[in-house]
Amino acid sequence: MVNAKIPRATAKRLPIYYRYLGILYNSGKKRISSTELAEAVKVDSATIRRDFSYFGALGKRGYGYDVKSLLDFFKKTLNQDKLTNVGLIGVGNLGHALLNYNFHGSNNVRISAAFDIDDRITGTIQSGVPIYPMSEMKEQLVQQQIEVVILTVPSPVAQRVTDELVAAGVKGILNFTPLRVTVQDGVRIQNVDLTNELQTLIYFLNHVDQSGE
Ligand SMILES: NC(=O)c1ccc[n+]([C@@H]2O[C@H](COP(=O)([O-])OP(=O)(O)OC[C@H]3O[C@@H](n4cnc5c(N)ncnc54)[C@H](O)[C@@H]3O)[C@@H](O)[C@H]2O)c1
Repeated sequence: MVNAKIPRATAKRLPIYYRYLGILYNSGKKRISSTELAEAVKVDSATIRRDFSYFGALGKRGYGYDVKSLLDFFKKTLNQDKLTNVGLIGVGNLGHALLNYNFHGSNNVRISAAFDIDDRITGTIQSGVPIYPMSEMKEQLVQQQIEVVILTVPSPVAQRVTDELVAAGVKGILNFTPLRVTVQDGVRIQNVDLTNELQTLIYFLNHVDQSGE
């Protein structure tokens, strides 16, 4: 059984392992050592062993990891074996780009409904996804059993919209707005901040260990 309390850093690496294991499996590879896996995914092998240890003993000493059972295990853990419908709130510049992308590299998540207040786009279909007015949001989220949404509204309305989402039963929000929204316990927020990511990258470039480490 999966321990619900895995560290966030570990949780973030699971999709990386999963993707690579899928490639290995498709190429017919049956087993892999943590050292080989480490080289491929650029995570050191001690970290991999520690990450995997949160899920119990998945590997055997001297044998490595069985690719198929590891892949099946991660598939279940990451809910890759079922399709999750996701909502998108705010179909502006960023929202349009995400709709257009619609996670086509994945067959288990897709945006199935989008919402906006702008009546020039509500009632239309963009990139194959219907755009509903906000007045229909709750009804649609419930009907389509959507518990995860992507938030791409202007930041001044982000908290208000978040409150509406929580009231409609949403359990997870991928927040692209710069506002750090607050929610009650039991609702999870994942912030995506491109400025932050870029600044982190620049920081690392400027602090490269000159010894080449
Ligand atoms: N995280 C990032 O890296 C990143 C990058 C770009 C933009 N952003 C943020 O994403 C958000 C969207 O940016 P954008 O450039 O697409 O803005 P935009 O103005 O082009 O689009 C915003 C959309 O939200 C809609 N909207 C406004 N109020 C609403 C409400 N109450 N309910 C539902 N829809 C509403 C608007 O009609 C519009 O279609 C902003 O908060 C912006 O700061 C984040």
